[in-house]
Amino acid sequence: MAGRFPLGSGGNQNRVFIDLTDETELGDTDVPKKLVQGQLPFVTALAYRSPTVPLKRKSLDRSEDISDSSLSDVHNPRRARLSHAHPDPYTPSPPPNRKHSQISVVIPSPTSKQKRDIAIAQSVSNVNGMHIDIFPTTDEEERVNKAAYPTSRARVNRRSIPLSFNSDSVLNLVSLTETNHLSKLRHTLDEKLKRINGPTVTPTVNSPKRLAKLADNFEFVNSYQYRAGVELIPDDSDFNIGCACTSTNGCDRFECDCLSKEEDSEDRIVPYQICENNTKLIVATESFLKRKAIIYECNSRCGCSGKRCWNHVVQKGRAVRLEIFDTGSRGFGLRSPDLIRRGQFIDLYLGEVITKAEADERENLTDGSHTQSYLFSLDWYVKDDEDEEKNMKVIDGRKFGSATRFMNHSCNPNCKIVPVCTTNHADEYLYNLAFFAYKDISPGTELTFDYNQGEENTTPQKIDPEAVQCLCGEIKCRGQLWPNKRKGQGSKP
Ligand SMILES: C[S@@+](CC[C@H](N)C(=O)[O-])C[C@H]1O[C@@H](n2cnc3c(N)ncnc32)[C@H](O)[C@@H]1O
Repeated sequence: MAGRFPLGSGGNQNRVFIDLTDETELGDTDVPKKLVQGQLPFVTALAYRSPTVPLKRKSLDRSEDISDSSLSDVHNPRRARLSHAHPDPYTPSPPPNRKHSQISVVIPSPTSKQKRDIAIAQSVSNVNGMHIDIFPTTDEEERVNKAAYPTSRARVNRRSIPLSFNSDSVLNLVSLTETNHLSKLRHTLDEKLKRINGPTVTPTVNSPKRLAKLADNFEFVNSYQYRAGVELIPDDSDFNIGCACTSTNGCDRFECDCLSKEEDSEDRIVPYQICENNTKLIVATESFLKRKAIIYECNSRCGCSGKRCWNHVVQKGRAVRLEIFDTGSRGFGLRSPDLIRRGQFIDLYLGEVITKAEADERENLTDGSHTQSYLFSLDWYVKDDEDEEKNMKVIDGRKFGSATRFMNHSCNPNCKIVPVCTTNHADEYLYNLAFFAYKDISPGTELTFDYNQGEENTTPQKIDPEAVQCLCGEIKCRGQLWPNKRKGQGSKP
């Protein structure tokens, strides 16, 4: 390394000064800049020492006193420097007119101990984890440290000098501040996660950038967040009905009025059963998971009591622990450290409840680019009719939501989203989006669902070149996330 002062300017014509001393202010020469940018090995910094150390002057070309103007170069912010500890491999050849050239070197006088230390420093090729002992120290420096001498005039705040090395080092101040920042982000995130009802939701995210995304830009919520323009039918509306079952007997599993009827008969659709492998667990039946139906759970208007009624599953809340993790190419993903049984309720998809118009506006703000989308339309009862669509509500999980907001798509998913009405049966345009396990899911397996539920076995005729490419990795992968020109998922299975 070496800083070179350009020759041929003013009184310093054809004279090069190489300063091995001093600790001038940051950024005033080439050398500190290189240091800051980490282009120089650390041993180079050994040359920058306190000007309080006595100096010895040497002229290499011929014995000559250094003129006052030359001496003043010691405090010239653009003066040259060279480290004797690490000669510059790029030092150019001497200029053609050598006769008038002179090179003066201003060096501190190294003690024999320093010489030994410098020799050791030169032999250190890997600076990471370098031990403090290899810094040359002198009695003078020690006295300065003890304030026996006045400190240097130009006070340098060493803490503000961002020394950086090519990899992590015990001496790396930048990584220390980063660590500090990271622990703050983790704390923010932990506080947010603590507010979630039910078993723990933990993040396993190491990348600072991704951690910041999670901690800063997202709020976990435990219920829908209603936004302007969304009209709700009150719970006590006459249209809100309950079943005639009694709390003494509990709900009749086949006769309960809350259950939907088959299309072509008076038979009720039975959504739940006791789990074969765990009698304490009520799960969605296998046949129900294969069909396209909505679940009406019993509510406050029902004659049965919540405690004895088997038709209270989703409204009891999440019973499995969840983990948000980094999938790499697909962003965050979701998994559980628990075994999840087929048909088991996992969690709700939550977010802001907005009108269709608002959802369109929000989607337009993304410039139509197929970036990440968190919009979910409650279009179960909505026919393809403009008036009907006006009533439609959309759940936006971008800024507010539950952990299921991190569930990725798979063309061969292990979860299914089911519309479930838990409280108000009267409002056709408002219900829950509940995730159920399609199959037994072993702990640690990524939880996925089909973003185009209902189109599971289809192959797109033409893959939209602008669509988000599907990276699920399944053999029968359909290649893209959204059907052409449609990004907000609907809940119509
Ligand atoms: C509801 S979010 C899922 C969570 C998301 N990975 C995150 O980091 O926030 C949907 C977005 O995740 C990404 N994604 C989900 N499944 C994917 C897949 N199979 N292939 C590629 N990207 C996927 C897409 O960017 C999509 O818009």
